[in-house]
Amino acid sequence: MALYGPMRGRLLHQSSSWRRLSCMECYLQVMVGLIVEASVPLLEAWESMLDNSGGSREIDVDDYLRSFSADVIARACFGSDFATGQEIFCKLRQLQKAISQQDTLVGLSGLWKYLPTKRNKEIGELEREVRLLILDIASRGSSSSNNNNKNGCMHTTHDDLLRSIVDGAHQCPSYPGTAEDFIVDNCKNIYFGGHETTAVTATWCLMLLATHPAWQDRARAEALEACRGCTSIDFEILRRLKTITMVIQETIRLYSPASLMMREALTDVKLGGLKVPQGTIIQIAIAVQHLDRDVWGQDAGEFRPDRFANGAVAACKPTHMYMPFGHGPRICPGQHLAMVKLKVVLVRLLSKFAFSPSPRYQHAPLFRLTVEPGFGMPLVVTRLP
Ligand code: HEM
Repeated sequence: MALYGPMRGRLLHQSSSWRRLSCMECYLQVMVGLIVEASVPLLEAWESMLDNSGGSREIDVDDYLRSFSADVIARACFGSDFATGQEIFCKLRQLQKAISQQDTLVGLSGLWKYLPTKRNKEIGELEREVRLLILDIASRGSSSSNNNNKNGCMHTTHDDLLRSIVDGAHQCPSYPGTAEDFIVDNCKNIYFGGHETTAVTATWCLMLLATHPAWQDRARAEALEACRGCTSIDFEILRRLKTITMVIQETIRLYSPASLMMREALTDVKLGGLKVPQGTIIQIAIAVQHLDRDVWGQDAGEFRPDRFANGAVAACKPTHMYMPFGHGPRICPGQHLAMVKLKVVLVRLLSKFAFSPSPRYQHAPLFRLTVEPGFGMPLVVTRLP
């Protein structure tokens, strides 16, 4: 399965369709509208639940944030609404769970995954179903709407990534698989890269704000101030959100959704004093770097967003030890979209609701390809006056 592997995901850097979106600001501006739109069902669902419970109740926020995140990615990348993409997301989620429960020997021996164990059969079946669904959407997905904006920059609202993938499948001769493999692998990468990562980050953000009320108040004050007098959220408003940006940066330091980064040694190399033979897969433990006291200080394990007051570069030494989005030429191509998505959802939620911890919450971060709360994230949500 493709997931941030050394050979995968080149598409977003290479394809001409992605370059067409290189007017990043225009693209993100379009995305802001789309994300705001996708947040409406989330807000309406919580408002109606609170209406029926006197304005305050416990909500499993992680489930709702996952749906919201899937909706954004489905709209942005697959040109369909969540209902159409729902089946793919649901099966990919099952696949993610099945893979994370796989025997650890799978990681040690390439052959283990071919044994006909119950788990391997389940994974094989899910892989097949997901493949058929993705190829079906890909064969239908050409209904994008193109607009020329006031800067003369063409951006598209739907299907861009899907069309990039389909175009890229025929322009990537070095890919070690068929054109269909290329499409399926890259769609999976987008799903895990674009959906789970931001959903768990938003979830951890709310948990940290619920347990640090002073930061919640500061973040809310900023959200309300930034949006005062505005009828809608735009990219310029998001750019000004300093406190909320620091909260997100600190959250992805403490709970890095992508906790491992992988590289393959293409030739024999020396890393420091260590000889690394060609073909070795190197795993870089981002989550461990992010909690290293030698890098961050004795309070490395604490939630202290103001360590990012002067930006991510000044927050630690050596500076490259902060790498939530990876590093180098394969750095996450969705990082700006992720930040926009997180800022929009935090502004929307903090402007309407207050969050406090639930007695039902059990703190158990669990590595399931991303780092997610092992027993969900119940929070007490209260409607603001
Ligand atoms: C908080 C949110 C996110 C985090 C923490 C995150 C983190 C990462 C990391 C660590 C990598 C590996 C980079 C490397 O190897 O140097 C990566 C790759 C990738 N991400 Fe993200 N990501 C996020 C959101 C997104 C979004 C929203 C998308 C797209 C919609 C996305 C798409 C991808 C893709 C396609 C790759 C593979 C790039 C390649 O191999 O060339 N990610 N991400």
